[in-house]
Amino acid sequence: MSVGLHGVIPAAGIGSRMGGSTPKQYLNLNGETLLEHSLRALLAVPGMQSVTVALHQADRFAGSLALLSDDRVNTVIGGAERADSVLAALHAVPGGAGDWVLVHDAARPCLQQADVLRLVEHAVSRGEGGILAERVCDTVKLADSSGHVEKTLDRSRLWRAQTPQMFRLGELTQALEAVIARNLPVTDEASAMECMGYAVNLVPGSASNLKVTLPDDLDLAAWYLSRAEGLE
Ligand SMILES: Nc1ccn([C@@H]2O[C@H](COP(=O)(O)OP(=O)(O)OP(=O)(O)O)[C@@H](O)[C@H]2O)c(=O)n1
Ligand SMILES: C[C@](O)(CO)[C@H](O)COP(=O)(O)O
Repeated sequence: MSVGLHGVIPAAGIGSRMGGSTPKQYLNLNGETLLEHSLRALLAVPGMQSVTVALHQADRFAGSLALLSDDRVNTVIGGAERADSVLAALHAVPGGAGDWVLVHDAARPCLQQADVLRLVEHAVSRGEGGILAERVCDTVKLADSSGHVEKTLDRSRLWRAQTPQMFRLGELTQALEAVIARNLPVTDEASAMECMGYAVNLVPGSASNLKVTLPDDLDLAAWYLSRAEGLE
């Protein structure tokens, strides 16, 4: 790859929806933590020069993860919101403004290399950022304030955003700085890029690239990981 390729992993959350005393990124799935699975997936991408991991300021688990000592990995302290953590990591990425950065949730441990490579090829060939995403298969309803259906949305145009989300380092950094400065609530990097008027490509991802959010997600993620290991 002629320009640099870097990773960012937001791993500074507390996993409140998961519950329990251990932040979900440190829960064990098939012998490794969610964070290790996600980090290993990014480090395996050809041409990946660095991965910057945002950790909670009170994190007491990272010191036990040998993979964080990989010479391409550095860590920063994250922030109150995901966007703050991603921005803190972006400021520490050892790359130039024109380099590409892939932001991937620590909470998505089942990322497949074929999906990442599809995203990288798509972005580099078009020179435009993009995200892995999955078409919506269910019928989606927009609720009103009383919990009734306000509208049924046209699902043919609906996608569920995943990660990695891949953009130019300089453009993403400036976009996140702008939305945070304006107190605009963004839940992914693409939202910030959209606010700045950038085109964001939707690249088909796999259903297995789920975000582990609730307790029931753990068994499904473990099954996906076992299936992927069985295919290797
Ligand atoms: N201030 C935050 C909040 C979240 N994250 C990270 O962003 C990813 C996706 O966020 P989410 O699934 O919401 O994780 P949590 O915020 O930990 O979960 P919850 O909302 O249930 O507390 C996770 O890897 C999480 O560690 C982060 O780095 N910094
Ligand atoms: C980035 C993301 O995974 C795309 O679906 C999602 O927005 C993260 O949301 P969370 O509330 O921080 O888990």
